[in-house]
Amino acid sequence: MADQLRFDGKVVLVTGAGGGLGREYALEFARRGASVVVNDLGGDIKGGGKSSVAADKVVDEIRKAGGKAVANYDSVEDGEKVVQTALDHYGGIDIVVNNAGILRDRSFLRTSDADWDIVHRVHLRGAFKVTRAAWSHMREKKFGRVIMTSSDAGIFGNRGQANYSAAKLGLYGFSNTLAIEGAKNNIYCNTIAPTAGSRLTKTVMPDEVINVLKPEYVAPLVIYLCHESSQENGGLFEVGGGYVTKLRWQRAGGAVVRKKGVQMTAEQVRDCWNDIVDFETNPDYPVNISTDGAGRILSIIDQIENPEDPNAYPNPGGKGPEAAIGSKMRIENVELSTRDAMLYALSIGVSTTQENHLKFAYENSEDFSVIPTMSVCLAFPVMPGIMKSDAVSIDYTQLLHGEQYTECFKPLKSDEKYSIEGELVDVLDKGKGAIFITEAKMFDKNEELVSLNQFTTFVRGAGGFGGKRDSTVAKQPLPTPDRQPDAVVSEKTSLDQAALYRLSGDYNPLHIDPNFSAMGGFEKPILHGLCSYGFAARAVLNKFCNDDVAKFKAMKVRFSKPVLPGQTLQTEMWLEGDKVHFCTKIGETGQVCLSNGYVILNKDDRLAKL
Ligand SMILES: CCCCCCC[C@@H](O)CC(=O)SCCNC(=O)CCNC(=O)[C@H](O)C(C)(C)COP(=O)(O)OP(=O)(O)OC[C@H]1O[C@@H](n2cnc3c(N)ncnc32)[C@H](O)[C@@H]1OP(=O)(O)O
Repeated sequence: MADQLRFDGKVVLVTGAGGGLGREYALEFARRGASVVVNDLGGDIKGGGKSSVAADKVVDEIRKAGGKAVANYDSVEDGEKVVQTALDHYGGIDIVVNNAGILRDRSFLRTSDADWDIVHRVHLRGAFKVTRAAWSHMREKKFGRVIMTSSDAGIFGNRGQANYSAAKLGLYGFSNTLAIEGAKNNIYCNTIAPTAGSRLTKTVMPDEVINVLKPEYVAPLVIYLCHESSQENGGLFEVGGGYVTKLRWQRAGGAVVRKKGVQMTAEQVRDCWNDIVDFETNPDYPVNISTDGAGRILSIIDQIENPEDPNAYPNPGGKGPEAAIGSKMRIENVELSTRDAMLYALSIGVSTTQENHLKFAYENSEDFSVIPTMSVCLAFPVMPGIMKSDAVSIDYTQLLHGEQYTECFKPLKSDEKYSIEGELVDVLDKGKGAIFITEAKMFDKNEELVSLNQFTTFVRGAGGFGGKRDSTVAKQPLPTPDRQPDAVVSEKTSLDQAALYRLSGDYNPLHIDPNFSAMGGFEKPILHGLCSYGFAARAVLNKFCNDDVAKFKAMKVRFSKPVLPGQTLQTEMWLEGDKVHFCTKIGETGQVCLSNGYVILNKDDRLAKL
């Protein structure tokens, strides 16, 4: 068959494959060219006993038909050993079908701790152990397909199966998160709730029903979901007897019970009950924790607090993230200590190995100066403040610094207090991402403007809300000249550069916590955009301002590629009129990490003399 879904070269692990559904999956994958690990502990359906017979029989069957298979007899609770069999025999693992399971059906009152625990251990913990052992191998290959086996008993509940229902719906929750975490690496995870005749269902279904619920009516769905051509991810499917259907959540229109300034009571909940359970008037189909979960609640809170807003709930669907444009916050008494100024200087590469270091790193230096881009650190806290408020909901693992603009109106002075006024000035929809532009003005104690910063934040995956693509308020980066640079500065960052820079105020775990950066799709924590920004600012200051901070008027750049701590930043600069155009490359890879940058030099004598 020309268009057959083939699995040649793929390694498939099916747990509980000694009979029933698992056996059928194993046979079908092998028929389609896969190398199959047939895992079965050979126990009874209650989790007792152990034998190699069941798995061996299936392996024989596959091999006799010309297929490739190997047996594994470990419990799924020993997930590493199960996966090791795939690695030892076939050198990798591409697909995991979590199918193994047992039953300990009892009425709830008679369910013992042991009944509860063993069912959870085999279904939920077993799937966790096996999938975790396979995960890093799939990530490396940037391919993986995982199936979780849930059950109608979990989705709807079933008498006598409290332990089993809880574990089975747990697998769906587990799959939902794996679907999110795996997507970047082309690892897709789906959940099936099969109805089929098997050792487990034989105990609860009559023979005539079992006979028409053949495993071969379930396997085709599993085969399709596991094929590289399938883009389905995070789905939940009922399948049985030849019928396949996808399930989703539906949420009732609900009711805003609370009113601004009034205590919320149980009686109000009672009085709103018909709306709370009304699926007819204004239902929706939530899929995403940020936009449909916490984000929606935040938008409703906004409506409660601002009842005059024309986009009032219950029509939050009409309200995109643009609704937050204009959100403001002000922070008073932000101190710029001399110590912080020196720490900032060190964190953007000032070093005692440089001639000019005393000016920025020694408080007793007669021309002690604060590097002008340090205003980004003082202004930074308004950004999360504003982006958290109102209708904006953000998946922080997907957030990257996109661009930065800094304009200086007066040189920064240490041991001074400033106030910062932030405003969300624009939100853009770039399809694959959303962009939030925050402006932060910094004032001194006389309320005179000292600096203006424009932070552009790119949130991957948050686009597609139907917003505008371009901004009229954003400062635009400018192309660099097409000629040899007038100056080049190359500096190697330290392996601890991000660990150091974060002490200047951006504590985003993306830059230090490997678990967090992995969730963002990075192999290691990446360097702060604003740290590279500081390196580039220093390069221009040094080459074109003679390290005189008063000559530095404004700077703009786009962060176009992530930088890893330890990499070299090579800044190429071109002087054109009052502008120094620049771009920064990663020395080790040649990739441009800061693109279309420029610094405007100050020709204003008034500022230079301040
Ligand atoms: C609430 C707390 C707030 C805290 C904020 C800051 C916290 C910090 O701790 C975070 C950081 O420092 S992260 C480190 C620094 N930043 C980076 O490393 C990002 C590097 N850039 C990228 O990876 C890609 O540009 C990427 C991934 C951003 C985009 O690349 P692609 O997805 O390939 O996009 P592409 O197809 O090239 O373009 C799509 C549209 O988006 C515009 N665009 C691209 N890069 C942009 C960027 N960096 N900034 C702004 N816009 C950008 C493109 O122009 C395009 O738009 P259009 O089609 O309309 O022209």
